[in-house]
Amino acid sequence: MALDNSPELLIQLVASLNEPHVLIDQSYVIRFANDAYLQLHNHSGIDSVVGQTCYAVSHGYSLPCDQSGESCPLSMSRESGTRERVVHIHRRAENDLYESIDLTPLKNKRGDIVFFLERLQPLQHFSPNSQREGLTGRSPMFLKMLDHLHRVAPTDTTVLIEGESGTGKELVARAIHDSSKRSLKPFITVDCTALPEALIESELFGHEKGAFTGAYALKRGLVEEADGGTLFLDEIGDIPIGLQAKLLRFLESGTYRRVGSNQLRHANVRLLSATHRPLKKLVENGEFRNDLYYRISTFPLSVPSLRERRDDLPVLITSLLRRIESGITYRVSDQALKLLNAYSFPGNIRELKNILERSVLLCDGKTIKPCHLSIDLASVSQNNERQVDALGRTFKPDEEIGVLLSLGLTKRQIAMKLGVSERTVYRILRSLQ
Ligand SMILES: Nc1ncnc2c1ncn2[C@@H]1O[C@H](COP(=O)(O)OP(=O)(O)OP(=O)(O)O)[C@@H](O)[C@H]1O
Repeated sequence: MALDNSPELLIQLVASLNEPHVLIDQSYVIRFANDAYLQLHNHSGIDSVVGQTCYAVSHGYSLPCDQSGESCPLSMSRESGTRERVVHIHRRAENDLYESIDLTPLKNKRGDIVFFLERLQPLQHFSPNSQREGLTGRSPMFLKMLDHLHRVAPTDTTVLIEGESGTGKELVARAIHDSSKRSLKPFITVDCTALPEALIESELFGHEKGAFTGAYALKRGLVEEADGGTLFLDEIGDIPIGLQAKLLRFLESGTYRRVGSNQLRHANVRLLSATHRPLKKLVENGEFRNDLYYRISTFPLSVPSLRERRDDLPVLITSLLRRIESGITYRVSDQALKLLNAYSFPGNIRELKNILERSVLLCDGKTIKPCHLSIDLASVSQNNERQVDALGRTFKPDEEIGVLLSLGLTKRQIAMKLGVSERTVYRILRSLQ
């Protein structure tokens, strides 16, 4: 039976699937949704969905996603003629949901696309709503990262998580483990920062009693503790070159020796590693082994800086404020949000968290205002490409004053913020006229 004339068989097939599926036509109109889909999205019945466009039902948009500032798997698939996958945030009555969309074009005998079959998979462990723990965000960069995370998590592939300090690399590693088939097994973190070679070796692989002075008892290594689960090497770029060969051998063969023992042992771990240093550069400088680099970076996952996901500031602020146990529900004033928006955040989300923690201590009411934010004004700019920390420049006081004035601060408040007298602020302003 030709697909274009009769989707009945197709509908029967979709109805029989256990996972949430919808059938969409060329004009974005939902032609069928199965029970799993209706249940997941709390739709009262099929009539509330069929005949409507996918972008209206999932997002409340009046135009397709790619005309509403998001990626649209349907137009991507129409263009490529193949299956497409993306992560979207879908609207639900009580709370929104991250969903991985897997869209397959269905073609007729002539090879023309007639329908699109969309499979939706809710991402467990994450929520786009401001929540008390875990990863959160709504920006396109963040959703792309989540899509990559979701693809690699169920496999045993080694992942190299790259990103500036404080971007959430450890949370990403944890999320990969939690979303993997090893989630019920241990997740062991090893912080490789500035530890001497002998110490990391005995931490990783353990030691026998008497192996070295001070080794009073046998010690099991972290690879042994991670057996069956995930080993996360944080700041892998700091692993001393001498130990890199042993690590590589372990990754290739799954075998290792405790310090002071000849016995070959075996551990089955999935390796995740993170770095804020450019590992490729370290390889070029001879500080990191080339072969180890390729072994650990099968799947590089880049975590965006806060500057690259400024749209996420509101949801991150609400989320981080909820994590501060104060018993008070704080809000951030529009002016304070503007100031935060103009800041470069060299320390990323960790710095945002610290700023908010301090602001809560300084704030006597429930509204966080610019005067409660202790941030480095030299790094504040409305033009994000001109940040001190990224480019090593400092801003002139007149530029800073301009920014602060536009944020609604009085001249007195500006003087206090900049640590200059009010007269100086007036003098600079006069010189600008
Ligand atoms: N997407 C996010 N949503 C909410 N909180 C986040 C997010 N990303 C990071 N955080 C918070 O920011 C802080 C820093 O995160 P984390 O330690 O994972 O960063 P990191 O990149 O591993 O830092 P470093 O490179 O210094 O080790 C943590 O308190 C974490 O809870």
